[in-house]
Amino acid sequence: MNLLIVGGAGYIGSHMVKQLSLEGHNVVVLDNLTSGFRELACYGELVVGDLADIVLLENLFNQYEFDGVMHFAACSLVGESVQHPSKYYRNNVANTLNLLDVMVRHDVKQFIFSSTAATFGEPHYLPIDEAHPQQPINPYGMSKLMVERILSDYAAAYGLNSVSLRYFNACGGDPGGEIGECHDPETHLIPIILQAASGRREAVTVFGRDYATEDGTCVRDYIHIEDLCSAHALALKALLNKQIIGANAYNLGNGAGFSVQQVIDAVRRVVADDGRDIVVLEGERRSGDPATLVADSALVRKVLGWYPNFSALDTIIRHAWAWEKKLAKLD
Ligand SMILES: NC(=O)c1ccc[n+]([C@@H]2O[C@H](COP(=O)([O-])OP(=O)(O)OC[C@H]3O[C@@H](n4cnc5c(N)ncnc54)[C@H](O)[C@@H]3O)[C@@H](O)[C@H]2O)c1
Ligand SMILES: O=c1ccn([C@@H]2O[C@H](COP(=O)(O)OP(=O)(O)O[C@H]3O[C@H](CO)[C@H](O)[C@H](O)[C@H]3O)[C@@H](O)[C@H]2O)c(=O)[nH]1
Repeated sequence: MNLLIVGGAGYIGSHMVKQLSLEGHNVVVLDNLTSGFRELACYGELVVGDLADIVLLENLFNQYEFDGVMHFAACSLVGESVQHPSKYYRNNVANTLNLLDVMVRHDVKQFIFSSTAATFGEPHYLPIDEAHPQQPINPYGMSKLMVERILSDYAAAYGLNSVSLRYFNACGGDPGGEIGECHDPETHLIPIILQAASGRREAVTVFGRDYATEDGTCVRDYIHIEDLCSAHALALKALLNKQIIGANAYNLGNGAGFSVQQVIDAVRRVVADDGRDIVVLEGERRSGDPATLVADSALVRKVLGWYPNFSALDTIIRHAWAWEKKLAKLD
């Protein structure tokens, strides 16, 4: 198949591109490299360009007969979205519209979208299933919810079939160690703790120990990037063989919650032989952090037959550690 992967030089997109390329698909990556890296785009054909460039999009769709599109490109820093909502609505909504409209014009009908747990806002109950109210509390979450709504309207009006996957906490890296998580600045917990273990960072700060959780630190649902990517592959297959049509949205997590302290303890276990002592500092709560976010992924399991192969936290961390050692040149 000919597939367009937008944002394929980023963390999640690059793992998807590798998985699809190894399965034998012909993959074109469109990425403006604002938060992605040329080095991560080591599979497929990389086109450096921006979703804002409609002429470029038209040319790409004229050049290739795409069977489907996966859209990972976005700005995704929650705090920044509160400071600069314009940037978020422009890139995450307006630029996505450019892509959807060119797809409609070229009659490409299969679309997979990176949505987020942030579309739910503060949880009303746990675990969070698809029936949970979607009330985002920041422009990042709202921008993703707006695209979900647009996809419903595009399904009804233009027959565009889509799957929005609402990721909880994506983490881990390629089990082969070739690629892994890279963000600058890095804000995610696991790579930050690992950087403290490799010496690329002095310490990790725990953002609050006074939450209503067992040990007082926030609980999250950490899903291995390979499992996340396999859900995309299944979703694409289901769209292509018309097993599902219209606009669909599924929550995607491991279904188990781990606290910040449990993650730190797990990293200490994994790096015991070759990491430094991890210095842990105590900090204030980070604004907008719910105490607990855990997904109910029963629907995606039922509809797509998806199941996680790498659900153990230590495995997730082992793969991320292999990548961090590479970045820190410890190997
Ligand atoms: N990482 C997570 O835990 C997580 C959780 C929920 C949802 N998501 C969503 O998943 C997607 C991928 O996340 P990630 O962590 O891989 O992010 P990332 O920043 O590593 O990747 C995004 C990629 O999109 C590219 N990009 C951004 N705007 C573009 C544009 N206008 N034109 C072309 N390319 C553009 C960037 O250069 C980058 O390579 C995002 O949409 C994000 O909102 C991520
Ligand atoms: O240095 C750090 C970094 C994080 N944390 C804590 O660790 C947990 C996980 O934080 P991350 O930043 O790794 O992940 P989030 O749960 O905040 O964010 C994830 O979920 C969001 C939805 O709520 C968005 O989708 C976002 O893109 C995705 O990474 C949070 O409780 C956070 O407070 C720390 O204590 N110290």
